[in-house]
Amino acid sequence: MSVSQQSDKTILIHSSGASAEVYLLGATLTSWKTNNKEHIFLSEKSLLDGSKPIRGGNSRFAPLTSSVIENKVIAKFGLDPTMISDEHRKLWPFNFTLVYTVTLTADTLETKLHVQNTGDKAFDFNTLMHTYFLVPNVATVKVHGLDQLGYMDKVTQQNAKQEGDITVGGEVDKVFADVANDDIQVHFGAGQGGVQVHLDGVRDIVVWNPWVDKSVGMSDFGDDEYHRMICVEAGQVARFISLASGGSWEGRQVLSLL
Ligand SMILES: O=P(O)(O)OC[C@H]1O[C@@H](O)[C@H](O)[C@@H](O)[C@@H]1O
Repeated sequence: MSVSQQSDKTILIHSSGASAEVYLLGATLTSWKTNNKEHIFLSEKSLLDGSKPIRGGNSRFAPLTSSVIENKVIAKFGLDPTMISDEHRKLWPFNFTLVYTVTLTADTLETKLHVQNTGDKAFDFNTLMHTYFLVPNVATVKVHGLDQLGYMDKVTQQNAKQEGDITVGGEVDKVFADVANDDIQVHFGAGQGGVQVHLDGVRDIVVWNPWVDKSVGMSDFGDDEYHRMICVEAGQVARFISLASGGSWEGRQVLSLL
């Protein structure tokens, strides 16, 4: 069990063989493997050199602490105002600390955000963990746990109600607010397993697949890669989280295999 630090990324290794990799750029999780099987989609066109966000944030986080406790491998990453550009400081002039904790066990991966308002002014923020799952074929994927819930359809710009599981046969960009379910399952297709997203402290879910035209329009995403991914993103985006001076907020997701 170990956490090793390279110049641009942190690697977590569990005694079971499970592993995870987090780039400091945006504290972006780029790999989660169990039994040598990858579960995170990373575009072959992703730029990992800092010239562009890795489809995530564009600030470089600092590695904070790492530890191995019982069956868990834990790495923490931090961001504060001294680490963001003057340009971004002007847009968002508040004092805060953000600690992102990645915890790997033999069969789960937890990502947790802790935000503290360290300034004297209140601020509002949104957050979304954009998890890109690697899937064998998006045509057979079913996202379960959102049936009968209302969502904002960003493709049609209309509010709609989900009927049954979500399937993908075109561009999908659905924003579900205040999901009561703590668990959303992504089934890959008959006999192909899947992944469960457990929510704690976050209530909104975005399901996204760019399909053909959007894929072609993204320079850091291959034209055909939409077949092999689906984003199921946990966070708080429908409403702002308000933090008074001295206040703090925590939200996490736990991924496990089905
Ligand atoms: O490119 P990113 O930052 O990973 O975002 C991808 C998608 O993420 C989703 O959350 C949005 O609803 C989409 O509109 C967006 O395109």
